[in-house]
Amino acid sequence: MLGDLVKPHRRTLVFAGLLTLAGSAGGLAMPLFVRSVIDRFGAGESVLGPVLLLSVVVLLGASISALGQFVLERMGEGIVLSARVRLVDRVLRLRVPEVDRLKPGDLLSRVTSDTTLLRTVITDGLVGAVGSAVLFVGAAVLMGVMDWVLLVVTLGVVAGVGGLGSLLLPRIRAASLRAQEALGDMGSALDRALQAFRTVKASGAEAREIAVIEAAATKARDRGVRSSAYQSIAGTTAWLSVQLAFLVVLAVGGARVASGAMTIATLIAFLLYLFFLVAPLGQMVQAATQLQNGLAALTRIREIDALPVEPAATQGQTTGVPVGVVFDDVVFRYGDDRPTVHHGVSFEAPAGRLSALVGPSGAGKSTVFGLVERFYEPGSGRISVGGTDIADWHLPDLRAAVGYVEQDAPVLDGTLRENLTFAAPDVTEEEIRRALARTRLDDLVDRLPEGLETEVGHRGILLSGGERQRVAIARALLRRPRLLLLDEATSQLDAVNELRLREVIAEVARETTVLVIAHRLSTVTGADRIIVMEAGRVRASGTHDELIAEDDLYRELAATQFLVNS
Ligand SMILES: Nc1ncnc2c1ncn2[C@@H]1O[C@H](COP(=O)(O)OP(=O)(O)OP(=O)(O)O)[C@@H](O)[C@H]1O
Repeated sequence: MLGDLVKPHRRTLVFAGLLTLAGSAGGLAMPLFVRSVIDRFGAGESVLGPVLLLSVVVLLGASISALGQFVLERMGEGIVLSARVRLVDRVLRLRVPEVDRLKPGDLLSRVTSDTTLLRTVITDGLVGAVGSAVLFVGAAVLMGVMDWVLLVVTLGVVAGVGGLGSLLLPRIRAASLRAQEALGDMGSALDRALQAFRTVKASGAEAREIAVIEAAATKARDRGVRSSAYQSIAGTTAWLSVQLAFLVVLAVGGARVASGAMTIATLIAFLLYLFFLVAPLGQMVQAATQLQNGLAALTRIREIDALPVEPAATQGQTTGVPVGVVFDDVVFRYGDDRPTVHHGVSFEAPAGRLSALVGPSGAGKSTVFGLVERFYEPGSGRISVGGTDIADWHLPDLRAAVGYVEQDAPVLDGTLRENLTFAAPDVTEEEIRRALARTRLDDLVDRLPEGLETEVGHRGILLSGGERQRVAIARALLRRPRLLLLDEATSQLDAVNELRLREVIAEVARETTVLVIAHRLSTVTGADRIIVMEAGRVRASGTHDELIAEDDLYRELAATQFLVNS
């Protein structure tokens, strides 16, 4: 995948490599000039010319190197941008079960922290690797031209020590991967505490949550330290190999000078080149270790890349007549290691009517909605919407036809207008006005200082529970759904809000099919059909009066909610 990311930029890479090569030429020429200066000294000639020339060459070389560096860094930023864009695109198209499993905090850390690590790797690692490889090869070639025997000796020593150091690379990668995983855990822990911020405070659990996050952070530190330890050992081997090579070259070269196989000026120039190798070699080791970190980050990014995603969704309003839903012997569980939630659920919510799902908590009512929206796939049985199996619907069309009002947090951070037009950005002012009137929100908008442009706060916190719910209904309605799924909030609404909700549901049911999960029977006693669920099965269905007469559980629910005398 690193290859995939770099591939579109290979021309830039070659261009930057050439610039670096040209830039390094100045530096590389220095020992040769030194040799000629020493030779001139020996011959008693003036050295002013070579020194001036050298100054110009070095200055020019430095400018070209800087340009090459910039080109590479810019390419690195470009690569990181495409990695981020691609990752975000994947994350938002993931299927619901994957996101249930992965935890938002960990996903967040992959998009932010792992791509940032990738950036360091590409800008430092790749940039360093290209520059230093050019310098290294250049120096080696010139050394070979001067004295190939000494070059072989040098490379032998460097390769021997470097080879030992490279044994550490897999350990660096493993340690880095674990450090990034710990960061992901820290993200998840922080996310958990922030999601339930009020509960954390009300429970006086701040210290405990801080301790959990701190533990994850400490783990990340420990693993980071371990990776650093390996990295510093690997870094030292580069330095050590050059020192050793220096001693060996001094001994072998000294012998060759003594035997007349080379001049002393050449030996000095050669030794200078040797020190030229220190910087690129160190940088190459640094790049190799960085690359291990980058590969760890890539592993985590690639995990997301490998997950299945959904087809691109469509936005905007739908057209078409109201459609009904039929569940036929649906069996479902949330995962292979989870208990069965639906044990053969069958019911029908007829088109154009108001139907309600009622039953004790945990009966599997909200799961029905998750299945209709195809957030999850049933194990067996058939679900059809508008007479067509939902598996045969094009998923974006299905989602466009079905309006869904979630139970929790159905409002997003942003203005009221953004929330209303979230699913259908092109609606007209007139349509917004009508939707507000139908959801009894027109008073609210009139009261708000900035009307539709008022910010509703994180999760719509500046609105009351009833208002949030009606905003969510208005949003769903603006898309003109052919079927509206409404998961009524469990929180107790006050009498005024409850009455409004009842009016709104009755009004919406006049224009489309409505299936509502009701926690308060009072909101649905007038429904055309009430479906009573218990422990993953449908035990009865009918009108309020029929169920009062026939179903014990319904009668009990009604009795506890003071709707009839038991
Ligand atoms: N995303 C999920 N992953 C795993 N299990 C889940 C998930 N959502 C719900 N469940 C489990 O499925 C069962 C049925 O949940 P569901 O939300 O459908 O019930 P419900 O009838 O809507 O309850 P309530 O009235 O309390 O909202 C519960 O035992 C719940 O723990």
